[in-house]
Amino acid sequence: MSTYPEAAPAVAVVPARPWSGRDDGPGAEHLRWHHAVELDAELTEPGDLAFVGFACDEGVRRNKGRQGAAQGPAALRQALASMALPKPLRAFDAGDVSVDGTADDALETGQQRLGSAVAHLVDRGHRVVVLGGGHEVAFGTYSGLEQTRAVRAGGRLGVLNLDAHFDLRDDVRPSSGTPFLQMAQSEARHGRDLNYWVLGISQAGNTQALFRTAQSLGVRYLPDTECGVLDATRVDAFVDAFLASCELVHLTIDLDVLPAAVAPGVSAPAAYGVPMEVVERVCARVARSGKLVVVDVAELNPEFDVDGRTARAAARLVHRTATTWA
Ligand SMILES: N=CN[C@@H](CCC(=O)O)C(=O)O
Ligand SMILES: [Mn+2]
Ligand SMILES: [Mn+2]
Repeated sequence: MSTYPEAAPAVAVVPARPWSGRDDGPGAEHLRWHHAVELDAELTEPGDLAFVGFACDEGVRRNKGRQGAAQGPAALRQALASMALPKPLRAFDAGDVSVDGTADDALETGQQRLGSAVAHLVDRGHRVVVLGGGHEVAFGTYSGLEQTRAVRAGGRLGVLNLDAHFDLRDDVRPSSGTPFLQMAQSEARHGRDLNYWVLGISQAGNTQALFRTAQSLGVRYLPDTECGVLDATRVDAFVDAFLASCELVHLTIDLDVLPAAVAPGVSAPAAYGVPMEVVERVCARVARSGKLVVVDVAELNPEFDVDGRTARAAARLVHRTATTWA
């Protein structure tokens, strides 16, 4: 028997805990999310939603941001649990991939582990919702999508990022600032271009070097100044052009796309931001398209939240996407 204590694993899969929340009684008329979530996959079927969390701070730490996003999945579940459902649905909670950032390659291992979970859930027929974690979650999600039957069969993938930032940093180590460059590099290895669109780009939040990288990769984007409530026609046209460009959609929501008043609990709060009604409208339009395969929500940091505001905004976007998902 070893006399040494076992090293804590760098990446652990933490089983989901039962969801709980306000209960007004039995029946469809009183339904809330916590009634709809199962912890046993066998009680759910293809077509049902599936949640998987990515409890990870390491990407934000490497990107010199404010840490705390590892608590995001728990805060998002809690905010969603008591939201009322307009009609019955069922969801499976697969638990969290939890990353211990003190190990050297924990982030990379965690992204791979998340990818395996996403691929398994998508191939089982679930509509998958990934709860981040810093925006490095998006590369984990994408790594899973790459392995799915639909993508391997040649389905054209499109990535729509709702974000103030391009996250195309050319850093030595992967972080929350690099996921879309990593995707582009992965696509290039397969002889393909990444089909990457961003809505909500802040000029002040991205250097000219990042704009140049975006241009060289053919990234399509709408600046935050063109995503106001009076810009619905322009925003809809952008989203429709994106949807026409692909068959399978990875929607990724960085909560710092929202104004700081709505989403203070992120690493880099937005002074300007895209209004909640515009972001929600985009989520619903994408969800209705019939092309959405997976959505991830990134950067929720409960440590910097104000009265659960950011968690509620994130939950509302998940709620709207999930209840509109065709
Ligand atoms: N995921 C975050 N990405 C941003 C953060 C910017 C900031 O911290 O100000 C980025 O790297 O550009
Ligand atoms: Mn961002
Ligand atoms: Mn981001």
